[in-house]
Amino acid sequence: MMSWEKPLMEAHAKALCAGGGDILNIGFGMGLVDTAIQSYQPALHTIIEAHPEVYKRMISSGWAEKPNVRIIFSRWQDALPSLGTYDGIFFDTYGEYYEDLAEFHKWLPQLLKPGGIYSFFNGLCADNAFFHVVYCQLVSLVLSQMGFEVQFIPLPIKECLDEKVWEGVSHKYWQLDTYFLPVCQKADEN
Ligand SMILES: C[S@@+](CC[C@H](N)C(=O)[O-])C[C@H]1O[C@@H](n2cnc3c(N)ncnc32)[C@H](O)[C@@H]1O
Repeated sequence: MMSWEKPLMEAHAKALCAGGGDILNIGFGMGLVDTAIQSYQPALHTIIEAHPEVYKRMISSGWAEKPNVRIIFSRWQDALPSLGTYDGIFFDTYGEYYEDLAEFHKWLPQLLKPGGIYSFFNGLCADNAFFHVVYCQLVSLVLSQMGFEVQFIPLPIKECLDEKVWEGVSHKYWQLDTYFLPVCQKADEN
């Protein structure tokens, strides 16, 4: 997670927290999205994080003491049986693969409340514009077939990404000028 991603995380949090309620975030990382989620004062803010060092940092920086925060120190795959239902869900376990994201999507219908919003960090093939579009379409198709209304909101990011950002970074994992922020809404039952 790099600093240019902070405004993207804030945009994700805004989309997720639009309806208030209970929010689930998977993957704490630098806590950028969680910090933004907290600014919307969700009723309950559940965070799943698997890495011991990241978990240690969450504890030492006081996340466990926040009254509306519940931390689950676990891989999301193992935490699934202990989860409830949520008004907003964010998934960002960058480092895992598309297959993991696709596996998580199978659980969404039981994790998301009717009318709830799901989003994920959209780094799908972000080093190749052609394959990025293909993957976005694939995800859109799969989630639409599950009854979600899927939108990708274009956010221009070219200006945040001059060459200096990548100095000392071995793999320039982002090559696109636009970030397509996924907003997936589960149909309301009414
Ligand atoms: C890119 S970071 C998330 C960044 C975060 N969105 C932010 O705003 O700072 C990915 C995080 O997911 C965690 N993670 C990776 N695989 C996981 C898994 N299977 N279950 C839970 N957490 C996982 C990593 O330890 C890491 O902290």
